[in-house]
Amino acid sequence: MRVCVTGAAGQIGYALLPHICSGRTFGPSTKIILHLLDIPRAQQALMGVKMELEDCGFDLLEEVVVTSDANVAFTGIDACIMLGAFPRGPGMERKDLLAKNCNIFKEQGRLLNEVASKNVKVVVVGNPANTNALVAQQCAPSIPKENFTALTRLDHNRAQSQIAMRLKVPSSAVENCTIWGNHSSTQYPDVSNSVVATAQGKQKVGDVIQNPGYLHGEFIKVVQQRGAAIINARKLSSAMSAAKAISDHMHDWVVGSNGKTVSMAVPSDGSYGIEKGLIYSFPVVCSAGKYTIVQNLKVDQFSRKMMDETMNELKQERDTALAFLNKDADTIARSKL
Ligand SMILES: NC(=O)c1ccc[n+]([C@@H]2O[C@H](COP(=O)([O-])OP(=O)(O)OC[C@H]3O[C@@H](n4cnc5c(N)ncnc54)[C@H](O)[C@@H]3O)[C@@H](O)[C@H]2O)c1
Ligand SMILES: O=C(O)C[C@H](O)C(=O)O
Repeated sequence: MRVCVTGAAGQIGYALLPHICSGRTFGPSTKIILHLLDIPRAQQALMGVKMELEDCGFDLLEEVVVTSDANVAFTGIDACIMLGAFPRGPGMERKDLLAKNCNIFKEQGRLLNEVASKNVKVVVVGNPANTNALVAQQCAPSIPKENFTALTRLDHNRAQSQIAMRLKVPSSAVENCTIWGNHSSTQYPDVSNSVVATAQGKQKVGDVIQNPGYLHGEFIKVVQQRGAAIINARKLSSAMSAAKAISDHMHDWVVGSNGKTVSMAVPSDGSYGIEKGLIYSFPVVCSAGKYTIVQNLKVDQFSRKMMDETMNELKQERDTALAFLNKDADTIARSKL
């Protein structure tokens, strides 16, 4: 597999590459050719990363291409992990990055369209991830729309771990958490369909915790604000946990989720009344390289309100991003007059 990582010289890149090269991400027998892209001034650091990869001696790693040319980086790739963007700092919301990052995804979407494999699977991580994925998708009309996804698996893992820590069970004992909507502070972490493996068998999380005030209040806030809490503590955004989540996302999409429900931000097909086309996080199961949105989950009034609120934020982000794109198109058209 040819796997491109953009922004590979950054902090997530450094934490992610060992997952990819050790077989954790794409399976233990999939040989990997890495295409590492970063901007010109990061090339020296990227060469250092390449040297370290060589020193690791990963059996699955066949070749490492290091470049600042997106044309080279995207040629013939089967998977694209898009980290390359400005991260947010203290006091910023992820959508504050839209103006800065929209242009990167526009240009890179256009190039993916031209030179990547037509089956390339894309996960956008750079924030605001959902809307950046939409921008790249819109600029890559020859690649199937469903191949563009954004990362909400980190939020999913955070939600699962919060419940597990409260119940003093391993994280893997908690199943069917869902992140609905945007990778932002409006996201809706929902455990109304979650179960936990106990000595008595699988029980509903709501029955074991029996504290709706916590599940509708503090739990949701902690997950929504976890990224900001990490920035405040580290003065840098999450990287180790983001890398693990990216690996989980790609693993499940390519290799299969083994019947498990996981969260992925994918183009809405109108399921659950979510406006078609938005890159919205849904509960999905994956097999044979495809994801399917889980249908017929019960949505109560509380959930409906939360799901709509995060959808409305995504609609606003989309409109702002499309206005940027159209403004650019106008400027280009005017400059040709
Ligand atoms: N969706 C999520 O769950 C999630 C989680 C953590 C971080 N993030 C986001 O991921 C992104 C990367 O985070 P990081 O901590 O690795 O940041 P970082 O600043 O350490 O690394 C980003 C890298 O991208 C490079 N870059 C910038 N513009 C580029 C371009 N046009 N082409 C290629 N490379 C480019 C930079 O040179 C840098 O090396 C940020 O936007 C961050 O907010 C998302
Ligand atoms: O919060 C951020 O900006 C980084 C990342 O999106 C996260 O959720 O940790």
